[in-house]
Amino acid sequence: MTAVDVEPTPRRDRLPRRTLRDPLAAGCLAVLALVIAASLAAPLLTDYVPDHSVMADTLAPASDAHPLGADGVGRDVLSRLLYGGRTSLLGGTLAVLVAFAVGGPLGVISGFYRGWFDAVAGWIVNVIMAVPAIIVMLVVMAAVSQDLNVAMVVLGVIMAPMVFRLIRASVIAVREELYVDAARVSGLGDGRVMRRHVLPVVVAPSVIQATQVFAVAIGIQAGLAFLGLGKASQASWGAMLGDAFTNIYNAPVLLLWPGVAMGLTILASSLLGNAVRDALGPTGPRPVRKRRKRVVRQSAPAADVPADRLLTVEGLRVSYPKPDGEKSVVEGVSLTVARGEVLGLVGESGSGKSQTAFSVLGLLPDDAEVTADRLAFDGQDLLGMDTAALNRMRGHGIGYVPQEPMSNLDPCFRIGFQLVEPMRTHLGLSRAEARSRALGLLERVGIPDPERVFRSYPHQISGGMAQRVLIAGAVSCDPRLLIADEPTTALDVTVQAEVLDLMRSLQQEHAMGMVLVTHDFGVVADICDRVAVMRGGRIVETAPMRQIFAAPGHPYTRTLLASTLDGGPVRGEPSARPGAGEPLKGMTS
Ligand SMILES: Nc1ncnc2c1ncn2[C@@H]1O[C@H](COP(=O)(O)OP(=O)(O)OP(=O)(O)O)[C@@H](O)[C@H]1O
Repeated sequence: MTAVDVEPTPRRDRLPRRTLRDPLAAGCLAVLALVIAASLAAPLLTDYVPDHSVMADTLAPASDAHPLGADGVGRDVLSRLLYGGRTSLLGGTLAVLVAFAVGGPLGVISGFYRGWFDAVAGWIVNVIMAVPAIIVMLVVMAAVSQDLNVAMVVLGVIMAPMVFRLIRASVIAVREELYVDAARVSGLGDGRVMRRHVLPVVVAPSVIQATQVFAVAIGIQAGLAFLGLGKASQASWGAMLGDAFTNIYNAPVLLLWPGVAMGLTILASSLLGNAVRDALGPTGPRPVRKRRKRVVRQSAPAADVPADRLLTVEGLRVSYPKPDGEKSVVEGVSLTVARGEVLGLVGESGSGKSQTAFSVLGLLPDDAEVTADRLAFDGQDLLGMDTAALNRMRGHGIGYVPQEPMSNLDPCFRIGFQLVEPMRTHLGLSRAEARSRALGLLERVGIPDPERVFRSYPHQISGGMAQRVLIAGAVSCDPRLLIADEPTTALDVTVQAEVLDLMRSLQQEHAMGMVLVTHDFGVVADICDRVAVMRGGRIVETAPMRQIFAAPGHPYTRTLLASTLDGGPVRGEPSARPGAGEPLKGMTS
């Protein structure tokens, strides 16, 4: 990789600071703060009790005694406005809390785990949404309690499905991101993946949704009170509007105060939600990469294997259920990797290379049906492993270098954080130790200014540099096997050669076994000891690298080789590799 300048790392403003920079948002917050402060300070601002009625003051105009006048039954308007604010704010808050307490956890669990829980939760949510909200609240107020706060709790439950759907969709979208897969590959458990990568993404839409629920709840509560529901002693803006409406011809000004208070509060809350959205930038749904549902796994227990054997795959089959039957994508693949050996998995696009590699990593979509006669890593049966054991093994036992460096780094976190966390989990290092090891690794993979890259966010580094970061991460926990899925495909040609050199030297330094997925025979010549050629989900030929080039046995291998050689010079120089002898027949390098 050529030296690439890294932009200076700007400080990332936190959301509140970014929001406050918007004058509209600051104005909305000021209005809401004023309404809240006035409601809380009601006993200090007025001597009247809001439901105290003096018949002599009926429809009294504004005066020193009644700064905003008195209503149709002689109650002080200012005191009712201030205490009514308490009712509205409390009602809105209750609805938000209940909606998020019910819909939030359900949405997170449904989106993250899917499966039966998602199906059941989705069904319940659909039932709740089918029920007419206003009828339910009228029934509750008539039959259960006249308290408006109880109605707001019920409203919270009724609005929970909206929260559920929003959060579930956000979780599903982020869960399908490659960097979440990368976090799992690095061995992080579900709890950590959720806390570090999923929940931060959910916070932003939740804040926006909360402001909307709050505004809607205040409006609905006022509607109920306007209809005359609620306790007579409970001052509310809706009840004030109802009273003003009956006296609209005698004292129309009575409509003004509750109308202004309600309008300002609802408007400020809604606009604040918009401002938060703007502060966050575009919040459209992220593309969903793949759907996960069900994994069926079977494997015979690991039997005796040669001492230097690292990976054994025998009779691996992967298929996906389809409406018109089953789609088989890997059909009886068998391969082995010895300690320190590099196996190239070569084949045209769609031949099943990645599916084979992902089977070893336990990263196939959940609807994949995986069976194998044997799938063992260093004596351990991979298919029999539970998720926790799989998490421990990934990262520590097996490292993974993906195809697309950028999408495998979480854009929300600095590079350093993403490197340090797996080392702390797997190697039990302190923060300082993990940091110094990460800086050493960044230097080792050829990054010119490790300190700066450590502090950078993924968008501040180049693709080649991101791939080096991922390689550093993949070897950071001393894996015995590295699985690299087309690690150079997304990089430009000059960077490709450097990244391959780096991988080869790291592989030799750490004496790692490696499965290198590629469609490029140039890459094979560069780095592999043996090659397995795949076509249509099967391995058609496995042979030492030199033999594949010198005397390809299968017609498909010959066709692939011919297309590589026709397409341009092969980058590698097999004769320079240890053990290489005479020049290869037909090779142009
Ligand atoms: N979730 C899925 N559901 C159904 N079929 C799938 C799924 N994922 C992959 N496949 C199919 O499996 C086959 C093998 O895909 P795989 O990604 O392993 O190919 P590959 O050899 O790695 O190719 P490439 O180099 O293009 O990634 C392809 O036909 C692909 O369409």
